[in-house]
Amino acid sequence: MERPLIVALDFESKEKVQTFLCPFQEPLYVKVGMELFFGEGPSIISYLKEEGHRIFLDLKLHDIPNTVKQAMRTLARLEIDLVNVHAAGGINMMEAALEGLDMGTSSGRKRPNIIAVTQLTSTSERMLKEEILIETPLLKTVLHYAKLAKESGLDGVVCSPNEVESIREACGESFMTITPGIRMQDDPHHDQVRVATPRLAREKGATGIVVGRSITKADDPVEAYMRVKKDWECEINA
Ligand SMILES: O=c1ccn([C@@H]2O[C@H](COP(=O)(O)O)[C@@H](O)[C@H]2O)c(=O)[nH]1
Repeated sequence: MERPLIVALDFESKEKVQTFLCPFQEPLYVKVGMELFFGEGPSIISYLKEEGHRIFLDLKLHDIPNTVKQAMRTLARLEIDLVNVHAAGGINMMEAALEGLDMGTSSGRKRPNIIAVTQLTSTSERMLKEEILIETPLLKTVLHYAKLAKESGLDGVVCSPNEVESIREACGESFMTITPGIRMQDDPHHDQVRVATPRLAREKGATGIVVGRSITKADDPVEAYMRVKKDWECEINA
């Protein structure tokens, strides 16, 4: 199975993306989130594809089923590799998302993988209980959402590395676990709560990692990327 290191292009403009990507010698697997997509629109996807990059479009759709279905039908035309929704939208919404993607994927073209966000990696046990008023332990909610995503026919989930082992046990090894909240040992955590190193994510069996600021805000982004990559590929290198 492919185990991508996905770089979160959390920039406000195409110009800043170009400045960041320029020193890299090869195409990357990149993540386009709300900041960049809302700032630049769909043309940023065409640009990144022309440059040879693979794309995770991280818009985390969460709305009534019909709205999500029609939005996915439109997004499918962008020929991205990976897209997502919030599992909290429920089974009907996730099934509708999948249906929309199938509708929008014209014949002969592979539909993008679709995964569901379980609990954001910035969410803590305390937040869940005191702010969102969910009494169920966080891990239990993550596992429940992962099972709903699987039941809905989705390809996997977004979760923290700490939850990967339980999800693999419950949903099988081919069910994708894409993990943000990745930090090298001494990196600041910023707003992330459920964090782990690339190495730990690999040891837990994560399918892929998403890394933003540890690379994009580094003095030398290429060097930071290579350090993360080496740590992530630790088992391969051992
Ligand atoms: O639960 C989630 C879901 C998505 N993200 C996204 O991943 C990156 C992480 O960026 P860092 O700078 O490495 O913290 C960011 O684009 C988030 O929107 C997440 O962090 N957690």
